[in-house]
Amino acid sequence: MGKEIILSPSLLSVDFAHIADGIKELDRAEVPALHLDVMDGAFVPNISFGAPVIKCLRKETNMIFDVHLMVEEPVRYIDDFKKAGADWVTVHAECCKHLHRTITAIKEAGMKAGVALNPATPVSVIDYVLDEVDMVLVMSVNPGFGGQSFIPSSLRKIVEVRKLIDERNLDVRIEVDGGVNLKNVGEVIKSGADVIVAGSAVFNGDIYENSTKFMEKFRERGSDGAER
Ligand SMILES: O=C(CO)[C@@H](O)[C@H](O)COP(=O)(O)O
Ligand SMILES: [Co+2]
Repeated sequence: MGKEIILSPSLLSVDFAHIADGIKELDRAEVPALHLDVMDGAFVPNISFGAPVIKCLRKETNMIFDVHLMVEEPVRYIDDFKKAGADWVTVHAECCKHLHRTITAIKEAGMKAGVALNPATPVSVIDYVLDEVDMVLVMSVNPGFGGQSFIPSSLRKIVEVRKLIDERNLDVRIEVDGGVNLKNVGEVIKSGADVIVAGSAVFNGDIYENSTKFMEKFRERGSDGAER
């Protein structure tokens, strides 16, 4: 029996003039996690928000704070995100000169550590750190923006990561991020993902209704053969 599937809506697609209202809707729907995309304008073309904003949001909800750092050399900011209230911190393998050291620093700070892979990055890059991480984030779009289309080859990558995790009998989650919607989420779960990020698919429209539909789909997953 697989793990419970977690919905982690990406706040990047919220109406930033009404962030607290958006978070209230997610809480009302009992969404377990909130995906927070931190972008530095260097690794990715976009600039979003950082630890000071996350610290303010921490007062609004008890949801798991799932922080996705799209930042060069993120090891410089681990303590800032810990102090801001992050629970999970995911760094890009492409951003770390010393990936193992960065993962160790996240765990020593008392947070769960994730490693993210861009669509063009092979799974082999994480071979020697897989035993150290709590989560692998498979990017299913090129990072930087919400609202992009899911890249189909990501499914093959999810299957590959799942195989490695299961072969080694590891307790590692697979998060999938980018272009996930109610139509393709079944396939994403079937491939082996157990943390689902959805930005535009949750925040474009009725936030409560959209997130509830995702979570209902997760509960039904046994009936479509997607349960692992
Ligand atoms: O990390 C990123 C983009 O870089 C994501 O978290 C997106 O913000 C997800 O948004 P959708 O693709 O679901 O609209
Ligand atoms: Co993200």
